[in-house]
Amino acid sequence: MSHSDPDIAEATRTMLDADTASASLGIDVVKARDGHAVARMRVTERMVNGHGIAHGGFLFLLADTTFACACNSHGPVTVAAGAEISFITSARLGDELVATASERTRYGRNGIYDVTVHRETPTGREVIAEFRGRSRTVGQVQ
Ligand SMILES: CC(C)(COP(=O)(O)OP(=O)(O)OC[C@H]1O[C@@H](n2cnc3c(N)ncnc32)[C@H](O)[C@@H]1OP(=O)(O)O)[C@@H](O)C(=O)NCCC(=O)NCCSC(=O)Cc1ccccc1
Repeated sequence: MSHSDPDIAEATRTMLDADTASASLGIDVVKARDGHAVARMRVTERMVNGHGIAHGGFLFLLADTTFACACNSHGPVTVAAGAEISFITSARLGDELVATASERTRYGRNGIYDVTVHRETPTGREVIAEFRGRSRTVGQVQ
């Protein structure tokens, strides 16, 4: 259901309300405005692979969703044209992950966004993954 939230741009809210993929993983978007976004996800049992660590595909999805929220916060429909990820250290069952997306640049219909996934530890932030996404706006540009 759609609801007004000053921290989440309307276009991003509309996209998220229809995003069953992200919702099914319990991804919680807490901020998405002006090309930046923050989302959280807890590593659950079904995200754990055969080595007892979080499957990289789920970490990618968290970063990808946060990227989507950032690049769609401007309004026009924007999709991912490409992305890459570096898995820095393993995430584990029960970890509360936070993804932070920052817009690096936009040129024409293209954009570049960096996303850092981290968890909080008693000694500070620990980086889990670094993601870079390339966006392409396919909706009408104002
Ligand atoms: C769009 C482009 C990247 C470039 O295509 P080019 O042809 O070089 O450039 P051009 O700018 O002319 O684009 C025209 C083309 O754009 C398409 N289109 C138009 N309207 C819409 C629409 N409303 N919705 C969707 N597509 C639309 C249509 O095909 C049209 O071609 P047509 O005119 O029909 O012949 C293409 O390669 C593509 O769709 N790749 C797959 C993208 C993909 O699946 N990504 C992964 C999923 S995203 C994700 O999971 C997370 C995420 C979400 C959001 C953000 C970040 C992360």
